[in-house]
Amino acid sequence: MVVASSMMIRTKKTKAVGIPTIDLSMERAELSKQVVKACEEYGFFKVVNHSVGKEVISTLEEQGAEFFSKTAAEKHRAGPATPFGYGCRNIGPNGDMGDLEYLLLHTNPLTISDRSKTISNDPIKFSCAVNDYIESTRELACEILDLVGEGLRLQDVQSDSLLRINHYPQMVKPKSWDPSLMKGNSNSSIGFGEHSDPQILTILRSNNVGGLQISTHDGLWIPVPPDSNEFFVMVGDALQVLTNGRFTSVRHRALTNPLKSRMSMMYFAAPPLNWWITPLSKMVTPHNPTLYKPFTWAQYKQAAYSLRLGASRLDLFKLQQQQDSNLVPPSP
Ligand SMILES: C=C1C[C@]23C[C@@]1(O)CC[C@H]2[C@@]12CC[C@H](O)[C@@](C)(C(=O)O1)[C@H]2[C@@H]3C(=O)O
Ligand SMILES: O=C(O)CCC(=O)C(=O)O
Ligand SMILES: [Fe+2]
Repeated sequence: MVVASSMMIRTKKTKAVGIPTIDLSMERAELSKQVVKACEEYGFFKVVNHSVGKEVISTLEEQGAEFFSKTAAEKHRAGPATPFGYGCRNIGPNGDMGDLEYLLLHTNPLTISDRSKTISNDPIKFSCAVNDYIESTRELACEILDLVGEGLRLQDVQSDSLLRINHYPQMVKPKSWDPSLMKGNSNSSIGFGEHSDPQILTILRSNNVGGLQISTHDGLWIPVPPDSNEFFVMVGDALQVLTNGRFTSVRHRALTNPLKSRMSMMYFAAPPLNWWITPLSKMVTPHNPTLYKPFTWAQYKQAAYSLRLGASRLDLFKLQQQQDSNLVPPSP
């Protein structure tokens, strides 16, 4: 623990660890085993040999860069992000701040075409770039969910999936001081503070500038080496519940880079609002009783938006753990 001003700040150290990398072209049974293992051990992995086209990626990257290069007044026409649109430094409605700007979009094509009018001088080009990227990353998310278990396939139209494009301008001097940044990253500031994503899965890609870090179960930060050609997959809170805690959502954060600006794109795969989020029946046994109260995705979102970014919001939905194994009901 380090004392800064009058505030106690808990620090986590950084650790260099190999990120699990999964080759999607391998034989299916082995592939499925490796995906489940990575979800269990880290809640995070990189995929290579995916089927997302290079042009789909580069077109959205160009559209993003074009938008972020506009003047502040032009960009603010697409805001404020309450919750969708352009946001600058503020993250969510509860006072969280970071050294970044972003576009947060619902993936419904109608809302995208509407939003694009305030984002781009060529709204059709922008919405096509966004829709193509969403379609490809949704397919990738579905492929991964098929590998971890049946019954998780996301529906197209009613889903509450989101797309976010974050831009972290290069930051020479730290604006927010955090002792855990001092080691090896003394010039970085917090772009996006520590949190887990509430959704089922996140499919993340960035340009070749580092900054993303994931937290291990023993509380160390692992810097993720950037790879603009590949995607990173993160387990979200909803998948933690669906697997009855077998997978744990990964806590992560993004630091700014003192020399280069970073752009990242996240597809957050979420179910429709009225879906019940409850452990899949095959994840619940007399010895592994259900850990969570049932809730709908809408209820979970409402809870998430009422809390700060770094909150452990799943705690609100945890059932009291049964301490005594005699309390486990006999199998039918
Ligand atoms: C502070 C907040 C921002 C957030 C909504 C929240 O109240 C808590 C969850 C945050 C998060 C993290 C992952 C995604 O970036 C995001 C879009 C989401 O679904 O949950 C953000 C929310 C946001 O920025 O609006
Ligand atoms: O920009 C990044 O690399 C991570 C951002 C993030 O975690 C988020 O938007 O939820
Ligand atoms: Fe995140």
